[in-house]
Amino acid sequence: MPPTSRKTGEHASGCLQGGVVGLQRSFPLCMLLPSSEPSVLPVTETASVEEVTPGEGHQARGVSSHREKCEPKTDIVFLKVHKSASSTVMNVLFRFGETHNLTFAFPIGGGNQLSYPHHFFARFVQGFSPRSPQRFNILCHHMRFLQPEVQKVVSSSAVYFSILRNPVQLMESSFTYYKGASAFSRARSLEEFLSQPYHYYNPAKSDSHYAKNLMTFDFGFNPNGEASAKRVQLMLKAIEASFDLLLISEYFDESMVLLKEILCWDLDSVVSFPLNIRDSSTKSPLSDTIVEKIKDWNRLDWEIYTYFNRTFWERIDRDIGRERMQREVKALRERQAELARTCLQGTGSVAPKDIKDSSLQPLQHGNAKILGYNIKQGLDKEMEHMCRRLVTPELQYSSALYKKQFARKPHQPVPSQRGSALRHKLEGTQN
Ligand SMILES: Nc1ncnc2c1ncn2[C@@H]1O[C@H](COP(=O)(O)OS(=O)(=O)O)[C@@H](OP(=O)(O)O)[C@H]1O
Repeated sequence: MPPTSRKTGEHASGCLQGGVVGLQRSFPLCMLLPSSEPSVLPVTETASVEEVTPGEGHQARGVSSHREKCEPKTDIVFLKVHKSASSTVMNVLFRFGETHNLTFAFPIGGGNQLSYPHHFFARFVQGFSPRSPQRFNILCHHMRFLQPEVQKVVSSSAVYFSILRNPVQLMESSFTYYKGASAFSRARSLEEFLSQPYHYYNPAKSDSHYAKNLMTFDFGFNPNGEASAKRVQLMLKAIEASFDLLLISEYFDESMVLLKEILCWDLDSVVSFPLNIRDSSTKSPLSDTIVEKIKDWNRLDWEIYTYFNRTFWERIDRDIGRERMQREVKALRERQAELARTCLQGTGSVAPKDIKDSSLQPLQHGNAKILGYNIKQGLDKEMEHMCRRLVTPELQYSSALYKKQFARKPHQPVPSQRGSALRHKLEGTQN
């Protein structure tokens, strides 16, 4: 069943309500219908894809398959699963949040992770207080998911989504990026690790999750649990109960089209350049035998991935259709190519040593060589800002947004055109 299977009953309003195993929140999900929550963004008449011209406009507009009114969603939880293109998705959320003056649930002190690898607690969020709980628009930093705590910092109508990656490529990426982790540091290669994993892997170590079922771990489950049919079913149902949408990094562009559909955003809001990508010199080819060993070793991740890969396409068939999806993906790619021509020096990503602006230097980690971008010289101010944001690595962007959100500006009036709910949230965080 698709990720929306928790929609087990239909309301008089036409909304479908959830209710399955492990359900931690229960509210109608009418994602393409107007929300009852006040919003900063205007209710927009949605357009068909034929009206989405590549290169058109930079404002958020609702674009949906249905000629219905839909309101851009501004309350979002993104589970940033490791090594799954999550930094690229985070950049999309950062840009949308910045453009629309939304608040982020930042890690305390402006760190980069919400006390990962511990399960998430609301108290890890800067500005959260149990005595005067406040809600943030977007929660998207690395965390180990725990929904009852997440619910304390976001609106009950928040859209929950995440992104998954084939565990084979994910582990190959993780092995290189987390080469310093205890399980990997003594193994000369992934082959060597997989030849006798328990020689290297000790589940009791605090960083062992990087080496086995990393997605399962990030979703909050035990990565060392037995992969029995019953356990797998419970896990899949629990994920379905909590998440509105599971994206697939192998189909990144299709994922972005689906995302903007669910969030009622326009195409320009989901454009991106791939971030946190490795130079091919630090990628290892994998033999068929190794591929099978990785699948076996990460059985729980494999079950999650194969299940939600299937439901991803079922969702596309149900909500968008393959033909429209193809047209939208084409439009998205054209827009991204146009942005690359406008923004970037050269044709794309460059090695870290060739990045001229040090503020655009991505974090280098483990044995991975992480690529970055150079922006064209001579762009006008507005364009330069837009291009810079597209290629600003996660740590620098997060830190800039944190400073903005928590800047002491006692005399700065909150713009009157913002919705009152949003104004309240912003006032609460600017302390
Ligand atoms: N748009 C797009 N499409 C497909 N794949 C993409 C995309 N953007 C980033 N990537 C790949 O995602 C890997 C980095 O994942 P994360 O950003 O989640 O890593 S991290 O956990 O935040 O460090 C990293 O994988 P590896 O290169 O294999 O390491 C990136 O290449």
